[in-house]
Amino acid sequence: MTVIATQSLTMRYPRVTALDRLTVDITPGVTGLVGANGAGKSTLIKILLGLSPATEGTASVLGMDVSRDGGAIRERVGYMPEHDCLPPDVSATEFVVHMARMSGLPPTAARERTADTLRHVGLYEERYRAMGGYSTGMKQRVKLAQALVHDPRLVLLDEPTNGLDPVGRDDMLDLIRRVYTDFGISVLVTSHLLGELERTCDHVVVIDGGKLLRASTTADFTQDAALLAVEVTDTDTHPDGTAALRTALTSAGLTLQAPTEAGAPGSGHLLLVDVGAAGGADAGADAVHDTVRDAVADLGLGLIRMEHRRHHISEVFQDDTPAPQLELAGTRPQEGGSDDVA
Ligand SMILES: Nc1ncnc2c1ncn2[C@@H]1O[C@H](COP(=O)(O)OP(=O)(O)OP(=O)(O)O)[C@@H](O)[C@H]1O
Repeated sequence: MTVIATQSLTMRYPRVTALDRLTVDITPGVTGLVGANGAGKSTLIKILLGLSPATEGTASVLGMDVSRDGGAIRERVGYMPEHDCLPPDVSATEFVVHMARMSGLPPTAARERTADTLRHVGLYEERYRAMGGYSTGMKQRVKLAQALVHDPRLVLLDEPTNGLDPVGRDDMLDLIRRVYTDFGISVLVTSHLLGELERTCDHVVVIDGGKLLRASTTADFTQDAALLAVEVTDTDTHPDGTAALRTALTSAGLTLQAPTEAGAPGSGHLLLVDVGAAGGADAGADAVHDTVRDAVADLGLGLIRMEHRRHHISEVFQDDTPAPQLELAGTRPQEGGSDDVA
């Protein structure tokens, strides 16, 4: 089952091809649409909403053809635009009720749904204040609320974390995840930050210059290459314990990767052992653990940690695409460690 399907979708403006024969199927769940600024994300959203006709190709949303059924699509799909579009003198309640009425809800239902939705996005206390005085995070929440108020089956969120600080971004990403887990509403969320959707999305679609670079489940992105992060102490016999262990593990036939967080505190002491190269299966991983444990014991080093790491999306992507135009900022720098502890 697909919620969005495009076939050779192309959008040409006089000077630029914003979408270039894009063929992609998006299934229910939370899908991240990632691409640098100008990659074609907003253009795709406008076509999917039936607001802008494609030059070539076809697209369907919830089984409806975007070139014919724009009105019906917009009844069932919520849209959170990228830019600030909120009237400053109006309260969140007034605005979201208005948007609910525009979507066809009767007055009482519009008021009830507005209260529920604003509570859901965490804006209940401030709902009667004029939005001109809201913080960026609050404005983003109102934009999300108006996309959800008519109980759509799918929401298209254009850069919902724009302008938010790291905490606000995390809160917004949690909220987006819950749109699907709590309400079963599928989400297509765009970002120019490759790393930030990793935790939130079931699937990731990466586009660059309007072309599809890769579409797969987030797990496929991140689990392709399992790594074991190992950190050991130095001893009198081995003043550089890390170097001694590196030599021992290489001689034992294991593959080591350069620490990706080079420059981060402590990164020089971190060995990343490729578990995938040992077969990837549990048996292979167990053999790698045993080899590392034995090598550490033989050298008489202290084992500070041995833990599983998965690649972050951005790292996988750098491997696949040597010269991407993607902005990789926003991938959380690792402080000499991992976020996936075995
Ligand atoms: N109405 C338009 N007329 C001409 N060119 C356009 C128009 N809309 C978008 N473009 C161009 O199409 C390309 C894709 O733009 P689009 O807004 O879809 O990218 P994006 O991935 O959403 O980036 P951003 O996050 O910066 O909006 C860009 O080169 C942009 O300049």
